Amino acid sequence: MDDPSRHLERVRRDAPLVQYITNYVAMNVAANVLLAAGASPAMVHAREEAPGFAAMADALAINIGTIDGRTAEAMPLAAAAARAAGTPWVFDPVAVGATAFRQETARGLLAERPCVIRGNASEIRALAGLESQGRGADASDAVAAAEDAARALAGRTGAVVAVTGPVDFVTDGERAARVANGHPLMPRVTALGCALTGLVAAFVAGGPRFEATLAALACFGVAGEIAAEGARGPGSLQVNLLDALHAMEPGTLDARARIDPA
Ligand SMILES: Nc1ncnc2c1ncn2[C@@H]1O[C@H](COP(=O)(O)OP(=O)(O)OP(=O)(O)O)[C@@H](O)[C@H]1O
Ligand SMILES: Cc1ncsc1CCO
Ligand SMILES: [Mg+2]
Repeated sequence: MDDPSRHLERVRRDAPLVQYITNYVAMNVAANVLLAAGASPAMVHAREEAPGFAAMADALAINIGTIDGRTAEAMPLAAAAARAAGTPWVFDPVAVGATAFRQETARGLLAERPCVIRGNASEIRALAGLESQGRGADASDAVAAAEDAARALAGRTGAVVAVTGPVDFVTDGERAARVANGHPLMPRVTALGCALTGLVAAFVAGGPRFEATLAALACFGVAGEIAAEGARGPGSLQVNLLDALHAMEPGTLDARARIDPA
């Protein structure tokens, strides 16, 4: 594994344009996380323009957190346009196990070959077709219980699959690694996982996807740790996280990143 800071420095140098079709809860925090990391966010989701935008963006992310009839139509069109244009795209299958509508939407999106899938353990289990304890957007399964599902999903779809939680697990179907960064306050703030999905898109815009995904997870986790040092609770954690990402020194990231082969 190369130094995660190399990937962060590439994002800061290139300021990739990241189109993120995401949920209403995540829109603001995800855009701010992208800006703090040095990327350029664009929350463009209308059916009339999302596919055209995806063809010229540096990366696309799609998140089904608050899908409705219109966005469920726009998402596969944007994903198909990204695929045709060679724009890497990242999928966040929020609460995919909850309803048939989410499962059907996710099936259509997987057919458009995401380059990375990022979800919590319950979502990755459900997407792989296993029974999942998850009922909403929060994880109820342990990351370890989703590792086989992640490997199977990566093998079946060709995507890098990232399962996040206390220790994240990432696999491309052959290689696998764990990222032991982050803080228990992070899941107490809504949509930080969604924001991380956007960050993964920024990192894979110009880099090899397995390594870039690991770097994005480590960078976000280390920022969360630094943020928690001065936080009084979830509210100040979210504010501090933006500041920590913005101020992240390459040397600090490389020294604190805990990425190990699995
Ligand atoms: N208990 C924990 N300890 C340390 N870090 C954690 C913990 N739980 C989650 N994280 C970190 O929080 C970030 C978000 O991951 P999480 O798995 O909570 O996403 P999520 O469930 O999709 O969130 P959401 O749907 O609310 O956006 C990741 O960087 C992850 O490593
Ligand atoms: C709370 C919530 N509900 C739908 S999406 C979302 C953000 C976390 O996934
Ligand atoms: Mg999520």
